[in-house]
Amino acid sequence: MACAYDPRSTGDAPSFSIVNISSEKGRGMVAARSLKAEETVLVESPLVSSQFAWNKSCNYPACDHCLRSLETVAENVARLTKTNSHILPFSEVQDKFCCSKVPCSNSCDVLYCSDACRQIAWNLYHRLLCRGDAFGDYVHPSALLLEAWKSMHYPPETTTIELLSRLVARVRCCESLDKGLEPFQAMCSDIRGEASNDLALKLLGTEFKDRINVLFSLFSQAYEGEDLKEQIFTKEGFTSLLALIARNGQGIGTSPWADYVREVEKLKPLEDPSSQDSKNLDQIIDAVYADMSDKTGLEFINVEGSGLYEIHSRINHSCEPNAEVRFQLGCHTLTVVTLSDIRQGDEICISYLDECLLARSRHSRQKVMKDDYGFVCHCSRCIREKDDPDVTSEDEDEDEMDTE
Ligand SMILES: C[S@@+](CC[C@H](N)C(=O)[O-])C[C@H]1O[C@@H](n2cnc3c(N)ncnc32)[C@H](O)[C@@H]1O
Repeated sequence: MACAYDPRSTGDAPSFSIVNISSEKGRGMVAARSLKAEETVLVESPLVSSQFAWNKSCNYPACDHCLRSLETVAENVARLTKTNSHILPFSEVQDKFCCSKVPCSNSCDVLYCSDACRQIAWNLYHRLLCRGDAFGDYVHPSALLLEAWKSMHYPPETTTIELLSRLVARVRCCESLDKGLEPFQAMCSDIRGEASNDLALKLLGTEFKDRINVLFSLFSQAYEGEDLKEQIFTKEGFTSLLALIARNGQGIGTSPWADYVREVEKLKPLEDPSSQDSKNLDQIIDAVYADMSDKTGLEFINVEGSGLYEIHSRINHSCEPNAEVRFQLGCHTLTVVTLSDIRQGDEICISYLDECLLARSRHSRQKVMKDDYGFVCHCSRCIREKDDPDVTSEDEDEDEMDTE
């Protein structure tokens, strides 16, 4: 149930369409009308999403469906700074980020942030995955699969086998298997045969060469059935899905603390930003971040997971992106927001690379795209810079060291 942003409901003209861009890039997203900077182009819920396994077992409490944090802002700050000493102002802003803890009605151990999430999860996949009050049974094949996955994939986590468990359950819960399989097959139509094995190893690491067999065996024991024997429960079918979650899985991060900071920062200009209250607020925020950095590490402050998004998976990469993905609703709902004005008919691109890599030379960026993403980048910037001298990343590293 991908809920694409439907501009008809707001009265706006559609903001994008998916069209063939070029033989090198395949399909992509183009602006269906002129767009202003900071415009929301797409709001989409994932086909499947899941919290990362270690993130969950390290007690980052989250809604089992939408990954909204189940902590209050104060609880979140206390856990990550390991102290109750930070007194946060604006309690009314903190209250905005409080949510319920709704248990699964079949008595398993999962919690949701609302009755709506409980019901959606139940109808879409959880009714086939729920183990009821046998959740503590660690010899259950699905529990063995998850433990095996955790022993192979330590933090920083990039994907989770749970996405595949939910994918299979979601397909089976659909009115017909063909309809259920359709979006996933469309997403991995280009990852078949040897290519799927190569891609999975490239993305997950060559150490997964033997591990894929172990995971396939445990996955089959947990979920195999005659119905999906050919499409999913063959080594090739399983490997292409593994490559799919590694390649197309979009990272998701939620944090009541970050949401609170964003909201209180917006209040500042209403008051005088140079006032003592505003300065105090900055000091409180800085002190909390410093403490989180010391006690937990800033890279581990979020509830983290990943999801597969149908429309978002059609957006191509550019080394000069004109849009970006944001999780600004505190849950797994993704938004794509423009970074600059975009003319009607222009391609809307996001960056698959982080800021640091984007700052590198064409040669280095092309190498990362080829090695880590498996394609040659044909974005406007790479085309413009095609005559630039080749500078390897080692040269760039040396340059950086020379200037230190
Ligand atoms: C997430 S998909 C994007 C949608 C895809 N173009 C399609 O037709 O479905 C990523 C794939 O698109 C292609 N792609 C994305 N950005 C590209 C770029 N800048 N240059 C060349 N190919 C690109 C690559 O084949 C890549 O593996």
